[in-house]
Amino acid sequence: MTSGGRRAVTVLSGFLGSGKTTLLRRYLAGHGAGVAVIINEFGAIGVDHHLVRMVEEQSVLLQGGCVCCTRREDLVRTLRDLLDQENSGKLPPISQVVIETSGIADPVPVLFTLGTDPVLQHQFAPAAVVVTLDALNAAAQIERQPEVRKQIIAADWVVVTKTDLAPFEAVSRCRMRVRQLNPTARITVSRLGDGSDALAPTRGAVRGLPPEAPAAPHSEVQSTALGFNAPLDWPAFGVWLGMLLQARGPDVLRIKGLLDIGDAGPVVMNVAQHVVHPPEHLAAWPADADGSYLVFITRGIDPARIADSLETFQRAGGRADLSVRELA
Ligand SMILES: Nc1nc2c(ncn2[C@@H]2O[C@H](COP(=O)(O)OP(=O)(O)OP(=O)(O)O)[C@@H](O)[C@H]2O)c(=O)[nH]1
Repeated sequence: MTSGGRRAVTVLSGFLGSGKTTLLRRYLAGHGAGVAVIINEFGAIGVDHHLVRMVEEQSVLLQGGCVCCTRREDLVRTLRDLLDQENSGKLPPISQVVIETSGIADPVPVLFTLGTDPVLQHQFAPAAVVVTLDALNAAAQIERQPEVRKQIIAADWVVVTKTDLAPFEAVSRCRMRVRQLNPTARITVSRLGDGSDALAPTRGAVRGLPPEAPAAPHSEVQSTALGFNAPLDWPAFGVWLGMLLQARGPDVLRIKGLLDIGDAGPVVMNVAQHVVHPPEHLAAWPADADGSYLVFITRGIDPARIADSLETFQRAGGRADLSVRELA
């Protein structure tokens, strides 16, 4: 469960054969109770677990929407069915749902579905997108498979698998390439399913600033972390975010962070492409949080302009003393 009482949803993605099921099996062996698992039917290897649901991917592209505005009807049905069964006592209480996508699926429609369904958005909260990446094949897959690049960009946590088989240099190259595509993702190296704690619903996505260095100089994608000297004006922030997404939506790949808006606890922000998840208001600051911040992963947008325009909006919204700075 998240602090807001919703069931945490972890999306497990990764190319065909990259080790999703191996990681999931290892996780369930240690954390099985209360974890429901949804797996795409096609090609999935069974996981021995009483809360597993197999689904056939059924996507509906919403009118006028781009690919990430696709509603996964299969997930809506399956998640609502899980809730019904839990409520009627046919299933034990569910604390977490892990959705293992098919190897070529884009994780963003899963997040879109969770954030836009009127029932699901109150019952489930996205915790993290975890992506497995096969160290042996990563270079070629990243080069040739757009799905793999999309998965890495959407990831909060990349688990580099098969490191027992791949030479050390291949693992290093793999980490570097992930860093270029997604400077804020956490990276874990794994062999035979270890590192499965990446699936734990600890809100690893937004708890703190990423532990590793950001943006390599020639990265096509840029990341910037912004810090603030004072609480933000929440309505002004909403207007600014709406305008940013309206103007540059396709180039805003990810926004995540914890915002001080003057309440006792912060607001958790989570935007995947232009899918804005309902902000979660926490009752208190997490013990390991280090102040208010926002991380932006963007393509072709000057980070200084993001900071300037946000500061201008905040000042216009009544926060005359607010300053926005880029964190190192
Ligand atoms: N040596 C080694 N083998 C691994 C590792 N991770 C996964 N494998 C093997 O790789 C193969 C594919 O792993 P799966 O866990 O089924 O991969 P998947 O991503 O679930 O595959 P699909 O569902 O087909 O997309 C299996 O034979 C695993 O045993 C690893 O870290 N080391």
